[in-house]
Amino acid sequence: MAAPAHRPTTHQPRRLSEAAAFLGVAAPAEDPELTGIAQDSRRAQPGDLYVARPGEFAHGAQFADKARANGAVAALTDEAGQEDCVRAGLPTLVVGDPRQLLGTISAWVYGDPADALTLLGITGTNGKTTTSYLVDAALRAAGNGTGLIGTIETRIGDDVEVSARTTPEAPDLHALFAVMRERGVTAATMEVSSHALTLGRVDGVRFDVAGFTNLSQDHLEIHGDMESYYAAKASLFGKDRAQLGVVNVDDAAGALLAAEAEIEIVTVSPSGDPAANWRASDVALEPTGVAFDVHGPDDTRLRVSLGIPGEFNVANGLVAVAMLHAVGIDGAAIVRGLATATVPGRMERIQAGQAFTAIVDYAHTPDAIERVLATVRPLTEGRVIAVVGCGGDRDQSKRPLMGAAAANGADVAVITDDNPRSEDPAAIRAAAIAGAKGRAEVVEIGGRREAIGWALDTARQGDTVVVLGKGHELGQEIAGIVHPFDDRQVVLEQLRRMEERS
Ligand SMILES: CC(=O)N[C@H]1[C@@H](OP(=O)(O)OP(=O)(O)OC[C@H]2O[C@@H](n3ccc(=O)[nH]c3=O)[C@H](O)[C@@H]2O)O[C@H](CO)[C@@H](O)[C@@H]1O[C@H](C)C(=O)N[C@@H](C)C(=O)N[C@H](CCC(=O)O)C(=O)O
Ligand SMILES: Nc1ncnc2c1ncn2[C@@H]1O[C@H](COP(=O)(O)OP(=O)(O)OP(=O)(O)O)[C@@H](O)[C@H]1O
Ligand SMILES: N[C@H](CCC[C@H](N)C(=O)O)C(=O)O
Ligand SMILES: [Mg+2]
Repeated sequence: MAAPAHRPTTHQPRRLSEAAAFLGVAAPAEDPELTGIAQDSRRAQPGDLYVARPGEFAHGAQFADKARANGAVAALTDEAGQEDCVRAGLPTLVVGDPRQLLGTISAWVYGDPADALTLLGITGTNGKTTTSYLVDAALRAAGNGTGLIGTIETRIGDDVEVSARTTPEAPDLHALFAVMRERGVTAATMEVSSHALTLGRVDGVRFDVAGFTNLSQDHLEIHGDMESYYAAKASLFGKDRAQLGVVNVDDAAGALLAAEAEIEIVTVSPSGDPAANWRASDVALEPTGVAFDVHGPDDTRLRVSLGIPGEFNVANGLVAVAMLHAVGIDGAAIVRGLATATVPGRMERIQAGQAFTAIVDYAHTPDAIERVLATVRPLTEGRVIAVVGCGGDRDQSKRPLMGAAAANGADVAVITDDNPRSEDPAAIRAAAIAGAKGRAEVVEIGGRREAIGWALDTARQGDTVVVLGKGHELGQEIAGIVHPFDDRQVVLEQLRRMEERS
């Protein structure tokens, strides 16, 4: 269950009549004071304006009575929702498309709190969470009170809670900014998912700097094709969305974006393309991390060390460095911050005295699986054993590609379940196995615990077991129920059992 919605306490409340004037619509006779805003009845709080909008499954107006019971004092809806909101006893404003106004009105209710923060946003298929942790660590090293919003957790200064989404809906987002503002946060870093860009979750936000890591196949269930997926990501680099962009031009979509974006773009090249503004060189890949030289504008030269292995993390690190430089963080703080950053469930080694390496990672796209396996291969004397599953109710066309990436990169590919959600797990596995043609022996084991157990039992001295796809996740969603499940814990327990047996 998501944590209760944040609400600032020191902002100037608004009146419903002011909201009507702001939106240019008729004001009802009743004119309550508005202290907050919600688009989900379950998260509504006393004094809220409830925005009742149509969605994929329902119209929010169906829940207007629940929003009122939770304390909402007024509604903003469309014509279709008007009757239900009025019947629920809420003075109601009617607009053409409430979803489209959600960001603007949320920012307005809290007095544009994002304006008080230095805001850094990161998009891309893979690497958003990792890059955001690197950026946040360096902002803190430079003495900032920071906020962090993303897949794993939401942080306001030292307060941390588990996130429900990568990018929250606009009312929650602006409330978070407002709480950050009143708690003295000066810089906030956030992941901007393609869902968020498509669904207007960051409307009303203008980033000081936006970063782009890469684009590869994912989420075609919402975007339809790669062109639309690219367009969603690229929209973060529009004039009203960001002041400056930092783009990885080693990535083909990044190169396109750098060429066509309407805002100023700073380019980064992890492979060291001399034409890029920021370049990496002298990369040292270690089992526990990666180090590289950074060459930037004005003869900037830094030696950066990350405690997260993987050549792909050079790209994340370089994007982070250029974003930090863009908001005025000095090189020493950048180096200090990046050296201390850790990201839960990303290339995380699990150790219980075993004679082989065990790693939990969040790779859940074909590209990420390929890169992670390419990272562990040269660090492994023996076999690479990969445990992989594909999520249900998500892009179906990535499943055979994930199977192929596992079969090409590993010696043994154990195809298992990863959040089947509403789908038949066996059918999902079959789709992955259909593509799993390559060097690896392919083994199908449905239950994830059994699959992990088998992989660890099979491993011998010098092998590496990589358990992919869930990283930091704490549950396995099967048929609408989230069962507690933590890959890191499951691996550790199994390793300890093996230790006891030996
Ligand atoms: C595409 C999407 O994000 N859909 C989310 C959305 O659905 P929806 O807008 O169509 O809403 P709906 O369920 O039809 O309901 C309509 C309206 O009624 C409201 N409502 C609904 C039920 C209720 O009891 N009370 C209530 O007020 C809803 O808040 C909404 O305003 O609102 C639903 C409930 O409010 C969410 O469960 C649902 O999340 C989906 C399932 C989800 O999980 N989205 C994921 C994929 C997502 O957003 N992921 C991205 C990217 C991840 C990545 O980085 O790869 C993310 O940013 O996290
Ligand atoms: N720059 C990168 N290029 C390719 N793969 C990467 C990169 N960075 C990380 N990965 C892989 O992708 C996985 C997810 O990384 P991370 O959580 O940082 O990405 P994300 O974009 O936040 O993902 P999500 O959209 O699911 O939140 C990592 O565990 C790793 O396997
Ligand atoms: N943000 C991604 C995470 C996927 C993680 C994987 N465990 C899965 O369930 O597919 C999504 O919601 O599609
Ligand atoms: Mg993420």
